[in-house]
Amino acid sequence: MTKKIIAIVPAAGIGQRAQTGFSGPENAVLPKQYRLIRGEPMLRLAVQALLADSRVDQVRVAVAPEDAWAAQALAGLPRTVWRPCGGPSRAQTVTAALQDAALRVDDWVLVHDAARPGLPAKALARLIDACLAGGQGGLLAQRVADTVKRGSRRDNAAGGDVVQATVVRDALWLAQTPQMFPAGLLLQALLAADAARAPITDEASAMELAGYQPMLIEGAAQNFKVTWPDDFDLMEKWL
Ligand SMILES: Nc1ccn([C@@H]2O[C@H](COP(=O)(O)OP(=O)(O)OP(=O)(O)O)[C@@H](O)[C@H]2O)c(=O)n1
Ligand SMILES: C[C@](O)(CO)[C@H](O)COP(=O)(O)O
Repeated sequence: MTKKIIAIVPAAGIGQRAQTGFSGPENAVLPKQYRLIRGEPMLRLAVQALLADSRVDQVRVAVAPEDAWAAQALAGLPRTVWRPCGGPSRAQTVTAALQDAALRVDDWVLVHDAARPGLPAKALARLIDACLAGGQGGLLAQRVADTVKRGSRRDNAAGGDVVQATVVRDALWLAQTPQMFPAGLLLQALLAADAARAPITDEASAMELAGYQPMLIEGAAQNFKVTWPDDFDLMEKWL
C-alpha cells in the first residue's frame, strides 16, 4: 500500500514574543498565526505553502481548544482539516495531532510551524525528495552564517551580557520546519521524550533522543519563523 504524506501544522501557540496586541472575537488577544500578512492570515499562507506540493495528501491543523478563528482562516482550502487538540507546549500539540490522525505507522508526517508562511515550494520538494529517496527522516535547516558567541549572564557596563567564548560554527545549523518522519516512529519518540521530561522544541530532537540521526536538508532564508514584532513586516516583504 502507498505510504501517505500527511502534514501537521501546530497552531495552538499564543505568540507571546510577537506581542500582536490585536483583538479578535470576544476581545481575546489574536494569536500571531491569525495576524494578516499580505491580507491573509499567516496560518492560511503556511497551509497553502504545504498544499503547493501535490504529494501532500492532507494538511491537519492543530489549534487550541478555545480557538475561535481557524474556521474562517482556513475556509475553502482543499485537503485541509483542523482539530481543537492543541496542548500546552508545541510538542504536546504535535503529539495530540498525531494521535488524533490515527495514521498507519509507516505513513510520512511533515510537521510545519504555522509561523513559517514563507516556505518555498522548492525547499519543501527538496525535503520530501530526500526523505523518500533515503527512506529516512529529516528536516530543513540552514548553516549558521555569522560568527557565533557564547554570552555569559554577567552584566557588562551597559547592562547586557559579555562574551564568554567564540563557538566553532562549522557544524552548526539552524533548524527550520517542515520536519519529516515516519508517523509511528515520531509518535513513539515524542511519547518517550515526554515520559523522560526532556525539553523538546522540535520533532528532530525527539528523534535524536530516541537514537536516530535526522538528515539536514538545505532550507531557505525566507522560511524564517515569524517570532518578533518586526518579523511581520519582513515576511510581508519576502512574500
Ligand atoms: N502550545 C503550543 C505552542 C506553540 N505551538 C505552535 O508551534 C509553532 C512554533 O512556535 P512559536 O513560533 O514559538 O509560537 P508561539 O509558541 O505561539 O510563540 P511564543 O513562544 O512567542 O509564545 C507555532 O505555529 C505555534 O502556534 C503550538 O501549536 N502549541
Ligand atoms: C520547530 C522550530 O521552529 C525549529 O526552529 C522551533 O524549535 C520552534 O521552537 P520555539 O522555541 O518556539 O522557537
